[in-house]
Amino acid sequence: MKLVIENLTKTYKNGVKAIDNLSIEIGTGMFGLLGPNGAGKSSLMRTIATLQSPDSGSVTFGDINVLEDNMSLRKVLGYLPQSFGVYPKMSAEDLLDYFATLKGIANKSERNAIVKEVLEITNLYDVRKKHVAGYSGGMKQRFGIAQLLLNNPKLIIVDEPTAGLDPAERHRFLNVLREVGTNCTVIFSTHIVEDVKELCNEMAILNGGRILKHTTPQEATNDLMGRIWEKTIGRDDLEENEKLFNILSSNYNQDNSLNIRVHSLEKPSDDFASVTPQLDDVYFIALKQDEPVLTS
Ligand SMILES: Nc1ncnc2c1ncn2[C@@H]1O[C@H](COP(=O)(O)OP(=O)(O)OP(=O)(O)O)[C@@H](O)[C@H]1O
Repeated sequence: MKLVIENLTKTYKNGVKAIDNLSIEIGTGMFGLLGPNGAGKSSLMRTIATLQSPDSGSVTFGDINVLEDNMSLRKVLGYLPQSFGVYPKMSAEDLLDYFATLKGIANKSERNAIVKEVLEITNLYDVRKKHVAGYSGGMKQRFGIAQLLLNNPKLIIVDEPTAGLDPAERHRFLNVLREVGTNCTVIFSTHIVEDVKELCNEMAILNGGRILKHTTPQEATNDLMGRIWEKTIGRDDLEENEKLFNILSSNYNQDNSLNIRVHSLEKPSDDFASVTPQLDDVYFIALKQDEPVLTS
């Protein structure tokens, strides 16, 4: 089912316009919403999840008018907020059984079956008897996915789920999400470019409440072929190079020299070498082009 957002705007009481006349269509599969802190990712997700109302605009999911019919959307929605709050001292199994009851699954054997299924999908079956309060960060996030799967959602929204996870836990989490996302619409927000690269078939870069780019990771990097250049400079030469070239990123080498990556249609100077574009380059270019142009 397709999620269609048209001319959505949200201004908070303090005057911050967190979503600015945003329009986008999102189809089935894993959709990555990439943007820096404060870009408006959570605001957009909370609005789609019917937890807050926008000033104007429309949101539809299939034939559901999301803003006018919150309840119909909630029946097919699985939402994992940025922080899930405090967990009681209950085992994962008991807590999921409780959530399943709240979600209206009255029949005990039906509940047992779905609880077992979501524990298996999220690789928590072996630790189902342990208290969720004692779970590691990654296990808690996977538990968050388990709870949202209880009502077999068609639209899944997860808000920065990998923030703070160690690399092994992050991989485990992404694998679970990949499996879950095969036959529904998953919107996944992150400020980690690598998450999107590993997981998503489609993506958007968000900043200032606006979509800067809507693309696929493959297409975005292909478009930059022959336009990303690298050279090594001394660490004291960065400022001078910044004046000459459109530097996207710089990384220290072990000998304290710097590799700079530059975006240019042509070879910037003889000492640059052409390199394979990465998704980071796409992200930095989009954000750079969004910077206000200073005139003096
Ligand atoms: N409840 C609120 N009241 C007032 N301003 C808010 C509120 N929530 C968010 N904002 C502001 O709206 C803008 C967008 O915030 P939002 O949390 O949606 O961004 P984000 O991309 O999710 O960022 P982060 O990665 O930091 O969570 C920011 O300037 C933020 O300070």
